[in-house]
Amino acid sequence: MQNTDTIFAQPLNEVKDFRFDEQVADVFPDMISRSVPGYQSILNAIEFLANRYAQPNKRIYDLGCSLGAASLAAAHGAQHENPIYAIDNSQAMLARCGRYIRQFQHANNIQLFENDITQIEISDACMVIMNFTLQFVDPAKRDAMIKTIYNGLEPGGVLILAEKIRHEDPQADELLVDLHHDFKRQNGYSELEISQKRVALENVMQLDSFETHRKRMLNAGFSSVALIQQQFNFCAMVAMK
Ligand SMILES: C[S@@+](CC[C@H](N)C(=O)[O-])C[C@H]1O[C@@H](n2cnc3c(N)ncnc32)[C@H](O)[C@@H]1O
Ligand SMILES: O=C(O)C(=O)C[C@]1(C(=O)O)C=C[C@@H](O)C=C1
Repeated sequence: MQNTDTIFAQPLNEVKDFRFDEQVADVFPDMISRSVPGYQSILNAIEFLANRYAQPNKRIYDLGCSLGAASLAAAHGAQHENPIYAIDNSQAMLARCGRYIRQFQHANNIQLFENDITQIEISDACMVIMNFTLQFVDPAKRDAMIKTIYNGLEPGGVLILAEKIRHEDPQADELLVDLHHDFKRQNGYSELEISQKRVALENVMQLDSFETHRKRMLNAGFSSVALIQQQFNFCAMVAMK
């Protein structure tokens, strides 16, 4: 059964910085599906892309795997029983991820690692997935993170990067943010929940624009970047080596 996210439903004396702790991990499927427009269709796209880009005997990495939804999508799409390295630094998430993925076919291909993704080595990869994770990485470490991914990919490999973005034009940004809040309201979040979560995320989730992401990936060496989906201020990109 899926637990409902009520983390920000009551007035808090002090809104602490958002963390992927037990409380968040317990409600995560409900939280992410009610908070991220287009989340399910990005998972579908990951399945299609795995089908297209998984190369025999090459690895798939899922960086910031949470409960393993993107790993499972990749496992379903990939044709070659590719090893999938699912990595997260939240112990609370990984413990639940292990229990959750076991229920599905192809879960045997998925190995879990508790690590800081800015510290890992990447090699022999045909596909790297960052599904709403780079936004939580210190901005000063993002260039190096993308370069590490590029270096670890085989020729013909891809990075799938989904992110909440900011628009460079303030008027356009305001519209995208407002539409996202409409989406949250429609999914049952109150004004209090929306505003307290916004405060909680302020220091821990620093957003880049699409242009910044694109330039960063091209500077790292990727030959081409495609925007495959955007709904309000949430988008998915594919960078090709
Ligand atoms: C929004 S969630 C990702 C959702 C998930 N990819 C999915 O498709 O359902 C972000 C995840 O990134 C993890 N994370 C954030 N920074 C990290 C880091 N430096 N190293 C490893 N994991 C990190 C968090 O613990 C959290 O589980
Ligand atoms: O921007 C928001 O309000 C969000 O809730 C977004 C977001 C995300 O993009 O990862 C933030 C934290 C949770 O992991 C789920 C969704």
